[in-house]
Amino acid sequence: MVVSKAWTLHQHFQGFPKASDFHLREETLPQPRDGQVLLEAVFLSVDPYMRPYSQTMMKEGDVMIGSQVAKVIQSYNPSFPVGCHVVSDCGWRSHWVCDGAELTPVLPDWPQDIPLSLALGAIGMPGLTALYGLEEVCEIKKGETLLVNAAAGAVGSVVGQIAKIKGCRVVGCAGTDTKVSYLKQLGFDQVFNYKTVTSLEESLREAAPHGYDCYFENVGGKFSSVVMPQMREYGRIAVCGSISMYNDTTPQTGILSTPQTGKLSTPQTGILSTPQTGLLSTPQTGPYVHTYMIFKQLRMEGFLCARWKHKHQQSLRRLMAWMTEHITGTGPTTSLRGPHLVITATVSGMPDPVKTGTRTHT
Ligand SMILES: NC(=O)C1=CN([C@@H]2O[C@H](COP(=O)(O)OP(=O)(O)OC[C@H]3O[C@@H](n4cnc5c(N)ncnc54)[C@H](OP(=O)(O)O)[C@@H]3O)[C@@H](O)[C@H]2O)C=CC1
Ligand SMILES: CCCCC/C=C\CC(=O)/C=C/C=C/C=C/[C@@H](O)CCCC(=O)O
Repeated sequence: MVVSKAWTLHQHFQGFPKASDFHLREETLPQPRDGQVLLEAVFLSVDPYMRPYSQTMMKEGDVMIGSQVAKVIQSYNPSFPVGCHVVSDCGWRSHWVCDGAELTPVLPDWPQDIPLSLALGAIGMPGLTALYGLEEVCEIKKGETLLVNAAAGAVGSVVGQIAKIKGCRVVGCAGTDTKVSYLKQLGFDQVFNYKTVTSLEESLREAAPHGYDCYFENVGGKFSSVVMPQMREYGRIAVCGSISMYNDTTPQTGILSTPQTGKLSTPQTGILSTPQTGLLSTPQTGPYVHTYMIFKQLRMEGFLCARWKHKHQQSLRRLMAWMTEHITGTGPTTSLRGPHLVITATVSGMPDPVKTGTRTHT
């Protein structure tokens, strides 16, 4: 009999998650039956989607959602022999009993010198998200200029590197100088700290005076409003995430009516006016993107990585090939590197990265 440790959502998050929102409990697992396996967590991931998804998919007391790399330590399923590694969506738990239907084996022949934790990062869901956003949504082409925000994150760092591999010019924004240096090491062409620049608008313009063909959107909110005027004609925007909004307790956009007034609430500054055209020159409630979408003939598309599930295996192999080329030095100078990780020692430490805002695998 195995006793598993599991982190539950003690109470729904209000604003930024805090330690008291989580509760660590023990659960006694059943003996695995025919067709089942017993898993032991090796790496757990903390991802931004947990914040909004917990609100809609979870009730208080549920085990925190999430993926993990796990090792099979007992097996009654020949497809998953003892000692093999799998990716499981069983949440923040140390052990779990399940059947193979819910498991994805890590790529066969995973090289020894590539950390298995990357199956939750550059060679996992975040890497796939980067690849699909660039290829399927942006349809990015050689020679184009790409902007990506949250650029040092699990998704953003892979976005920039794949775009470099494809021969694009890459501009990235990040929130610390250390991240800025890291992104320069990865081969990004222009990087700046969006928290310390005097003007985001000017920094974006200096980084790409002719504008952006593609915008990989991870942040949302005001950032996005500032980028729109700098998109080039026929530009494409892949709306991957809006992390700046996930902890909001009141909406950032002013498009919600209040029951009291029935009118639009919290007016915003008019961000669509231009001195040249006078178009929409009065302050707006917004942001409104329509004018830019129409006159620049932009395409903006939200997406979820799972849409291309049928391509996951071949896409993971492509990501691994880029990664291996980097390790062996046989690939292009900008072949893929994994993002840096913060390591914690035990399952008991899981909420720490949520509190500190760092991404952690354990
Ligand atoms: N559509 C899909 O299928 C998927 C979407 N996503 C989305 O992709 C985005 C990136 O995810 P991922 O790379 O895993 O995240 P990470 O946890 O690796 O990185 C997140 C980074 O976002 C930045 N950030 C956090 N809060 C804010 C804020 N208020 N304003 C601006 N930047 C902020 C921080 O970097 P900094 O210090 O630079 O500000 C932070 O380190 C998220 O929006 C996520 O929801 C992820 C996976 C799948
Ligand atoms: C203002 C609210 C916006 C809500 C958008 C929320 C999140 C976007 C996002 O980050 C989505 C991520 C989805 C990740 C899903 C992961 C798991 O289901 C595993 C998927 C497995 C796979 O497809 O490979």
